[in-house]
Amino acid sequence: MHKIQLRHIQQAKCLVQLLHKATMSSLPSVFVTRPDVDNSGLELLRKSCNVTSWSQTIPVPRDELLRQVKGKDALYCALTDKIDADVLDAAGAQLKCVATISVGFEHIDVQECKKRGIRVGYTPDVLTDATAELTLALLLATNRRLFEANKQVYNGGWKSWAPMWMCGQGLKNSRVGLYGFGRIGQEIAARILPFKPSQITYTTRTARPAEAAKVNAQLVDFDEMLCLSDFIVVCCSLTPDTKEIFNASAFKKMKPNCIFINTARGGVVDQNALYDALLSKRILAAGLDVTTPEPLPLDDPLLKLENIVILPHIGSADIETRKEMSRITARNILAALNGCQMEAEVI
Ligand SMILES: O=C(O)[C@H](O)CO
Repeated sequence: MHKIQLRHIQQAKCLVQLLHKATMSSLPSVFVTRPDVDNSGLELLRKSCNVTSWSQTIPVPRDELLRQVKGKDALYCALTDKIDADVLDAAGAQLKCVATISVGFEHIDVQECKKRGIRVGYTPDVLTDATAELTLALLLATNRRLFEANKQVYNGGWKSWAPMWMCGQGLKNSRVGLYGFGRIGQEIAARILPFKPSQITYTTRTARPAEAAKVNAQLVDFDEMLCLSDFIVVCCSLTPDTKEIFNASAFKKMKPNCIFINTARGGVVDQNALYDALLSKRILAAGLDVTTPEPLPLDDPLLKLENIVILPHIGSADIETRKEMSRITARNILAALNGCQMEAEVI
């Protein structure tokens, strides 16, 4: 090939590279703190943003988060990341949006974000069914002692069928109290109904008569729920009002056959008080999908109890749900970057 032609081709290549570089550098930049299922949300972001992501399954270490967020226009985070003023400072004044792949957002200092004009996105609704389903699974595993019974099959404890062996407490004719009656609480109630409880009650700040009528639930105050329920299911969000609301005094009011289920947040429970209540058989059993801290240390006293089922915060862990959570998180970011309405914004 002629020398001049070659030079022209090289110049053209260089120009394309330069243009590409220029376009890339003008794209908004996003830091993603968690890998997602099949890159569902990340693929969406990559179409119009420069995406940097933490690719390990363990949470991004704090110093790495502070380093990576610098200069970014948006942050895609999870409930394992504490997003406070230090992170926002480290990011810089150009940060426009923090979007979490969760319905809970207590890990984000929303006030601080608002003060700085940073929009906050989250993922309600999409995980309601998955979380309600898991709550039922946990409730049934706890009341019918599934894990305890399953162990006996392997450890020689299964000697023969016996009338009273491994008996649990059925939901039928029981009184179920829901603490919290938002989307998830209502779906839990709908799933409990076919088990024929004698009554479903709910305790919230605001009565929801129309929603309650659909599942035949009655509004009761906190004390009444504590004193009369055979099952208490916690499905509220963690706020200063609900922090450790299930404390020693609350457990003292419960019936000795009460089964306590929590798929909301570990922080609503005083865990030492729960431990005492279970050890002393003040209440019958507990099923937890959430604890403080997470993960629960292997030497935590709760792990020594027989009358508890503990799961590692898997309420929303179904594949399609998690993929859609990631896509919503991505769409929230794209909307915020384009100055549009977010699919779900914390306001
Ligand atoms: O807040 C949430 O989204 C759940 O706890 C985890 O999916």
